[in-house]
Amino acid sequence: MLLLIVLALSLALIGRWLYHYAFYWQNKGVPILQISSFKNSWNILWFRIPFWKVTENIYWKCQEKYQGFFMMENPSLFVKDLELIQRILVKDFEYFPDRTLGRNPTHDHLGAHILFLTRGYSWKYMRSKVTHAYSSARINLQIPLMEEVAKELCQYLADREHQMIDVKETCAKYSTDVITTSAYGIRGNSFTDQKDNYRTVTAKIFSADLYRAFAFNLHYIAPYLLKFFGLTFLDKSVNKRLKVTYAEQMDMKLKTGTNRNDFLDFLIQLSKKETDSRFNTGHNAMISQAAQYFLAGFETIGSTFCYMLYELAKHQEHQERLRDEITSVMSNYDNINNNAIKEMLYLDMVLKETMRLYPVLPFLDRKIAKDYKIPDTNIILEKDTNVYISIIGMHMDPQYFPNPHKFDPERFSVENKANILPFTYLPIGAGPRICIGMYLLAIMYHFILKVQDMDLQR
Ligand code: HEM
Repeated sequence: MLLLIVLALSLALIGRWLYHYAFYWQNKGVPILQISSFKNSWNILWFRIPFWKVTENIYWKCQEKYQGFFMMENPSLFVKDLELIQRILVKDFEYFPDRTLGRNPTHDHLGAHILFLTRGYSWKYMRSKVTHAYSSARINLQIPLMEEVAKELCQYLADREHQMIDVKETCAKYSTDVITTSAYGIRGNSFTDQKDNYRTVTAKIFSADLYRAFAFNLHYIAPYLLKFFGLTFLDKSVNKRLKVTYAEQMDMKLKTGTNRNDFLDFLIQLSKKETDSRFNTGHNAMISQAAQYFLAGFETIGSTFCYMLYELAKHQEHQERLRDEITSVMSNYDNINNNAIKEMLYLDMVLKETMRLYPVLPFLDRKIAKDYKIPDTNIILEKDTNVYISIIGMHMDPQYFPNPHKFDPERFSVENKANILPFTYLPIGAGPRICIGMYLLAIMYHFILKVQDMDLQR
């Protein structure tokens, strides 16, 4: 008898669960997106299909303004409507303040405080504290540091004249060293053969081995399992190395009073003014902010550059026009500076077009913080629903960018860019959670000046 009751109860529970999944969106009047969320989640989890491909595919499957599906057990909404996108990212931000990624504070002290992952008040507090470190005024102070790395790059290229070089790896070495000096005030030594150079660290950050794929993607797909598996956002050896680097450099700076205008110097100044205990120099939150700077800066700059050089190598006409512009602007200046960069309009167009074709993040995601009624409808999106916006989908949509696969910097000329519809071009996101490192992109300009004398060939 007891067995029968247990069986009946189990069947009832399973039935309720299936009903919930099958009719959740239908009951709300939201069209359903017919994708196998389990198959997609499984493929993403093991890096079988890259995230960008999945989000581009879903973009083309979605035929309505928005459609509902499940990401594992989470109700999720895929949004294409530009008006709603604007509301989610900017106007109604208070309902959509966080990303969907989870954290594992029990096992991952460093990852848990990274700005990209933090939520609610912690995010607001931390973002307001560190924003100035990413401002153009502070980044400009770092130009001499970047100059040193640029010299090493030039020497590296000069030593390999007329040889084939691996551009991807060269860009990664360059961005690693720029970001190491800019974050921690030390040399990354990636252009040398030194065993412990910082390229060995950055190589591990986004390595595609199965374990890392699983750990990284679980933050998106099933964050509640992170604690169970003891997983961290970054590779554990990377966490360790960044903690040691932080401790050694902080110690040295506090003892000697050295100031190189790097990110750690900013943190020291901040902690002197700060009475809040969350900002004392040994705290995990501080270590994480430095790690965040290092991690976010290296991959974004390195990969965007690599793609830009690839497109320039394929399109000699753009390459020549860019080289002419740089030579002409620099004939009026002794050194690279912000004014010179502002005059390089074509360089700006080339970069923008590169970020359209190859956005670093292929999608934006937000988690709903409190029930939200979609304006002019009766649809209520419940707290904790996931929302996804495909950046790559919109960038590749011919209704927004005609002939989308063509590399065409003219799309961003002064006359043409006015025709780009708001919220169709989102390489750095939008709203209060927009990329904080925009001014660091100036580093990129610096780099291209150094490669202007090279003839890029495919
Ligand atoms: C080509 C260069 C870059 C691109 C395309 C890029 C793109 C993005 C995107 C799409 C987001 C999400 C925005 C959103 O959710 O609305 C983001 C966030 C972020 N980026 Fe970047 N990024 C770049 C460079 C950098 C650099 C150089 C840094 C710092 C060193 C940086 C630090 C961050 C941080 C901390 C966030 C999280 C901000 C927050 O949640 O408050 N990024 N970035």
